[in-house]
Amino acid sequence: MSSSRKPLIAGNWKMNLNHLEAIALVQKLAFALPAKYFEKVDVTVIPPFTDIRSVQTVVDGDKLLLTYGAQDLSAHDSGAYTGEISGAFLAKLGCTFVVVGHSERRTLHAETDEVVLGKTKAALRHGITPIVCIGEGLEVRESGEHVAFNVAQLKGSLAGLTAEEIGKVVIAYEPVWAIGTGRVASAADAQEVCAAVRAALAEIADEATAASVRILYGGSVNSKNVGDIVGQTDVDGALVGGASLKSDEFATLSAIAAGGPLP
Ligand SMILES: O=C(CO)COP(=O)(O)O
Repeated sequence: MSSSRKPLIAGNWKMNLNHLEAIALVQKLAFALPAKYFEKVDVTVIPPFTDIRSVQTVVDGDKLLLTYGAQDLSAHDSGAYTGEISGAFLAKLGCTFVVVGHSERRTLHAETDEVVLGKTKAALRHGITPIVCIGEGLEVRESGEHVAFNVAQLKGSLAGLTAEEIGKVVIAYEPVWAIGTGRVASAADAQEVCAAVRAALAEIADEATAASVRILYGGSVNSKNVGDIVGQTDVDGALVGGASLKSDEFATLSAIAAGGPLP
């Protein structure tokens, strides 16, 4: 983490919690996290689509300092795309972020870098910050090719974007072998790839842009390991799955990223 970049803790709920459970969790989370921490950390929740309107109502109604986003969006803005969700709809609902290219979508829905790029552009068109995910599988990690793999995935997912556009994205490095497995990458492993990502951003954009982009780590992050991970120079926060489904755990983890304990 560098002092020039505010850490971001994003809770990706995946396909968990209905809209009523979402309201309860957001209220508990906001209650647990003192307002002063939001000066030091951005905290966002990423619920399923069907929860977003309810989350918006709570956040707006109670003037909460946390933000929210979506887990995916269409590369298209409108039209005959049954089942897809437009970035325009997400913008209308006040989404700050949208996750793009999560490994579960790359794997289960065969999303290529080209598809991810289309979605990243759609998010930018609608003024939503894309959290562009990259990450290697176990075989790549064991072959020692993980840095090259992630840099290639990054370049493919951002191909042709201007430096200004790149300055508006968040990158999330999530090694697939660490997702939901309890097998967290070491802080040094996270730093190695995040530093390489930043160097690649400098190459495809410029140094100043690369220095400003937030790069998150994701994969079995919890309140016990988050301090070490966000303590790394090039790691600016975390994309959290399982540990974001419990308000106490997620509040504790967010407070640690802000540099302090819960009261
Ligand atoms: O995929 C993740 C967040 O997007 C990580 O999930 P876990 O924190 O459950 O490993």
